[in-house]
Amino acid sequence: MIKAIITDIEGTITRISFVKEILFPYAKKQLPDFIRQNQTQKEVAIQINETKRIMQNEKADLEIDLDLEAVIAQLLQWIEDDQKITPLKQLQGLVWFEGYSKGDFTGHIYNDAMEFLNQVSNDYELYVYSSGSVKAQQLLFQYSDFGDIRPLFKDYFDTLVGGKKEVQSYNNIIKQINIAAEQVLFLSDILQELDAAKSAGLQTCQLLRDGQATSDEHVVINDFTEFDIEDFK
Ligand SMILES: CSCCC(=O)C(=O)COP(=O)(O)O
Ligand SMILES: [Mg+2]
Repeated sequence: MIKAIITDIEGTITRISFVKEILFPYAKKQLPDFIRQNQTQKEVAIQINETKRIMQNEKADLEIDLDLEAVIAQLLQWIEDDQKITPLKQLQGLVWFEGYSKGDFTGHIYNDAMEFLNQVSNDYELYVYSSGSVKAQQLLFQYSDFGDIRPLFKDYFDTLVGGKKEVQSYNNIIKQINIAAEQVLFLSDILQELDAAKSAGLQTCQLLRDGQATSDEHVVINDFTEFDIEDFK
């Protein structure tokens, strides 16, 4: 019997184009000056150092110039390539705060997803697991199209527990929420994330909103109007 539901954000409850056409371009535009101006702030300095560490590991055999502008160039390239790399995701969360709080945009939530979240939050513990940082997740929910929906969620997880395509990440979440894996349902649009969750023993449901790759290993729905809790053991 399902006791908890963990939802992905982009492609599952939020439109992919909101992330790719609004959030990412905003971060791309604002990130360089944000980093230059806040490089000594603790939260920012940690992510700059982490970016340098990854750059050094990736290019161990090359002499690379790791000044601040090289770090910024790397972060912009990661945005371009939609890399889910922790220091980038943490910095994006800090940058998006300004856009949300100034009212430049609100967090997109599908109507059917909003109805679903309202319904299931009465009967199940609701969690979030996204590649967006916990800060970015909470901003999207605080400034959502439906107002502040943060109270619906019990807790939030990001790539600090591990990447979403890795089985160990789901083991880590299960350990933290202290509910048996088979009693937890994971929702996502991405097949490899669902495969990893299933390998960790979670039940799975794929949202096929944008023609993603799919398989018959998971329950598949086009939107939450097709969701039926009876489909899960
Ligand atoms: C939730 S913050 C914006 C989305 C984002 O940066 C991202 O990488 C979304 O990935 P997801 O794991 O939610 O598909
Ligand atoms: Mg997704």
